[in-house]
Amino acid sequence: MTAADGLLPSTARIFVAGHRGLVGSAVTRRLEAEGHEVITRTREEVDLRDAEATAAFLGETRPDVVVLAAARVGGIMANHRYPVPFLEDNLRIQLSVIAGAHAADVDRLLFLGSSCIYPKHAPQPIREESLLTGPLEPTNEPYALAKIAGICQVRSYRRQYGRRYISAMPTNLYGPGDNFDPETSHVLPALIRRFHEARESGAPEVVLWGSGTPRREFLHSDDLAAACLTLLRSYDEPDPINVGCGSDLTIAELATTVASVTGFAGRITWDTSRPDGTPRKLLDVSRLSKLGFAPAIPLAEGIRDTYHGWLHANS
Ligand SMILES: NC(=O)C1=CN([C@@H]2O[C@H](COP(=O)(O)OP(=O)(O)OC[C@H]3O[C@@H](n4cnc5c(N)ncnc54)[C@H](OP(=O)(O)O)[C@@H]3O)[C@@H](O)[C@H]2O)C=CC1
Ligand SMILES: C[C@H]1O[C@H](OP(=O)(O)OP(=O)(O)OC[C@H]2O[C@@H](n3cnc4c(=O)[nH]c(N)nc43)[C@H](O)[C@@H]2O)[C@@H](O)[C@@H](O)C1=O
Repeated sequence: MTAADGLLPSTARIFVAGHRGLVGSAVTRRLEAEGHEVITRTREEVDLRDAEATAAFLGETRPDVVVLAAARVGGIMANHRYPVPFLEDNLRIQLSVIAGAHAADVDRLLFLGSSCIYPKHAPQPIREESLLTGPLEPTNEPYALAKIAGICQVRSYRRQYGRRYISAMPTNLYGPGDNFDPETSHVLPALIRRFHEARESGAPEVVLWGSGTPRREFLHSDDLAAACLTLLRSYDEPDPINVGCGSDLTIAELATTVASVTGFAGRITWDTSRPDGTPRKLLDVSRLSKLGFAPAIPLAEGIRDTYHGWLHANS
């Protein structure tokens, strides 16, 4: 693939790292629906923390494009309890995949970071320029620092080798196939499960974490996948670009919506011994909007879809 082919030719062979995950599976579905050849490997086939195995695989398969959606990912408590793998696995995966892609002459790569790279008290909505302007949220600092290193790696390959590698910073994501483990998941799947199980067992109360006052923005994984396609086709700058929907709500408001979707009519109480995390992280998405992307899935509809997908998977 050369510069003359444009940023994403229809014939491009694309390696999606992390294709069994929430994001990787949505990106794979979208690429395949648009006729692209997608290359995948399970973690058992190639452990992406292993630089030698990753370089050998990329050297043999020689994809045209890499989407890096493999990472150690989890909610607030997983990040808080397991800082070592959240730092080290992510650094190792990024080093293996980005350096391995360059060595295999891959000229186009999309690295997925996260909105938690921004300072805890960044001005809202958060613009890309806020990166490295203040202290991070302590519950996920190791994960955030690994992601910031990934942004730096992408910029460095661009500067030193002219690679057309880019970084996208998604907001909080959700969708079918998410992690629903009550201790390690993100808030949205956790709430779906807690409310569903309470309704099923007839429990009068559901206890949620923190104060309920933090605000979060949620984007469905299918919308993120569509945004990834927009970026692969039209974005080629060293700066990371935000991916979000442009509006947020409190965790208490989210809880009311999830309770209604799952049919839980009991009491909601708050365990304030659990951390709140960042008070707010609404992304400024004007750069992405200028590229023509707008999300299509309203939150209540996305929650219903995710809930029914989970029920179906567990029936
Ligand atoms: N979920 C969210 O709310 C957000 C996610 N992101 C970013 O999006 C990306 C994808 O996240 P998400 O899909 O939610 O995460 P998931 O946990 O759902 O998926 C991660 C994927 O990475 C794979 N993986 C992890 N470690 C390795 C390894 N050592 N070797 C090979 N594969 C590995 C997993 O494989 P296996 O299936 O075998 O476990 C899985 O397929 C990440 O970079 C994350 O930081 C950004 C913002 C928010
Ligand atoms: C995507 C993003 O995800 C993480 O950051 P986070 O947004 O703080 O994560 P979260 O989804 O787990 O929580 C959001 C809010 O919700 C509250 N909350 C209530 N009740 C439950 C509950 O039952 N489970 C969870 N997980 N949270 C709950 C919780 O206390 C918090 O106030 C990082 O991994 C970070 O690195 C990252 O990138």
